[in-house]
Amino acid sequence: MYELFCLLFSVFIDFEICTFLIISKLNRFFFLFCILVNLIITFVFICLFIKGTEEHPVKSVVNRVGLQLQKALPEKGFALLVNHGILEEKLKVAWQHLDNFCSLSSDVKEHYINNIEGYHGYNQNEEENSEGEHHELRYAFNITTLKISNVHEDPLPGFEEHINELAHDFKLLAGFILQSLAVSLDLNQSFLYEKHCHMLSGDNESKLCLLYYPPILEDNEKNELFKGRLQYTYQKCASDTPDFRPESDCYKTSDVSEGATALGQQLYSSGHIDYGTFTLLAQDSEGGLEVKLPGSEKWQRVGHLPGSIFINAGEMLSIWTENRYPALSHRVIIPEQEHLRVRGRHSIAFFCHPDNITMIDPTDIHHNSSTEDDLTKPRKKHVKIAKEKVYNAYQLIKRRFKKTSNSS
Ligand SMILES: O=C(O)CCC(=O)C(=O)O
Ligand SMILES: [Fe+2]
Repeated sequence: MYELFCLLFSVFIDFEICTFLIISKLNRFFFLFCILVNLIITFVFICLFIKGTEEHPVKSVVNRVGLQLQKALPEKGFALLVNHGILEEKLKVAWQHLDNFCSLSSDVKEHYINNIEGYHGYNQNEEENSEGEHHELRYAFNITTLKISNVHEDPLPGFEEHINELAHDFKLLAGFILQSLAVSLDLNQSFLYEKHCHMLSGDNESKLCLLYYPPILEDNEKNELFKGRLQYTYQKCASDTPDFRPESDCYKTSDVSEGATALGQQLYSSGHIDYGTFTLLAQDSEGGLEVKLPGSEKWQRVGHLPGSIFINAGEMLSIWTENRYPALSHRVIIPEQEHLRVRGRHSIAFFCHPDNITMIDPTDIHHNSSTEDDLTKPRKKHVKIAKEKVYNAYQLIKRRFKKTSNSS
C-alpha cells in the first residue's frame, strides 16, 4: 500500500510539472530547473519504492525473512542473518574503540562506570567487581540510550559518534526483525514493532553491549591459566568461509554436564537465556559460543559464518508465543584449543526488549493471529494461560533479576 502510494505520488508530481510547463511559456532556465526538480523527486520516490523505509520495509523482504524465522526459531531457537546491512568494517571499528577504552587507566575508566539504574556505560570485568553476581570473564560497554552523551572526545576520539551510529543501525535491524517476526506469527506486520517503539529512547530496557573477552593464556611452569593483557589486533577468522563442522572435527567442546569443560569449569559466560524479545549477536570469530537446541540437554557449538548476525529468541518472546518460539539457552566457553584461546573474543549484542508498559500477554498474540476458525475452537491450553497473571515487560525483567540474585 505504502509502495503504491509512493509510485502514484511520483507519477502525479511528474504529470503536474509537465502540465504546468506546457500551459505557461517559461524561460529556458526555469524549464531546466523544473526538469531537474522533477528528476530528483522521481529518483527519491523510486528509491523509496525499491528500498522501503525504516517503518515500511519492502513487504516481500519482510515476508521472506518471516518465513525463514518461522522455520528456524521453533526448531533451532536461533538463526543466522546475512545481508543485514551492518558492515563488518563498522563492527571492527567498534571493537577497536572498545579495546582502546579498556586500555585506559582504571581511574579514567571509573568515570564511565554505568550507574545501576540506567546500566548505560562501562561494566567493569565482573571478576574485579566484588559485587558481581556472576563471575564472567569479560568487559562490557552498554548503550541504553541514544540521547545522553557521556564519553568525551579527549581520551576516546570518535568513540561516542561511532557507537551511537552502530546502536542506531542495530535498532533499525531489530525493527525490521520485529516486523518479520509478526508476519511469521500471522500477526499484523506492525503488531510487535509498535510495542517496541521506545528502544534506546527511554522506558524500554533494550541495550547494545560491546563485549570483550580477554585471551586466556597458560603458565606452563605453574600449570595454570591466566588472563591476557588487553590489546587490540584484528582477529581474522581461522577461515573466512562458513564453518559448520561437527565439534569432534575442529573444536573440542564440553560434555553433557553443566559447566564441565576440560579447562575445569572455565566459562567466559555461564549458561543462561536472555530475558527480552530476542538478541542480535555479532561475533569477531567463533570464540566459544555454545547453545542447547530446544528439547536438548547437550551443549553444542554453533559454527561460524563470518559477517553474519546470530539471532536468538528471549524469554519474553517465548512467554508471548506460548513457547512456540522457545528462549535459547546459550553460554560462552573458553575454547580448549590454544590457538583459539589466545585470541580472546569480541562480540556485540543488541538485546531487544518491549516497551516497559507492554503487557506480555499470550492471549494477545493468540487472538490477533488466529483465523476465525481457530477462535471458535476451544483451546484448553489457551484457557489455562488466560487465567495466569499477566505482567508487563518491566515487571517481568525485575522479577527475573530478583530470581537471579536470590539464587546466587
Ligand atoms: O558474547 C557473547 O557471545 C554472548 C553474550 C551473551 O550471551 C549475553 O551477554 O547475554
Ligand atoms: Fe545471552
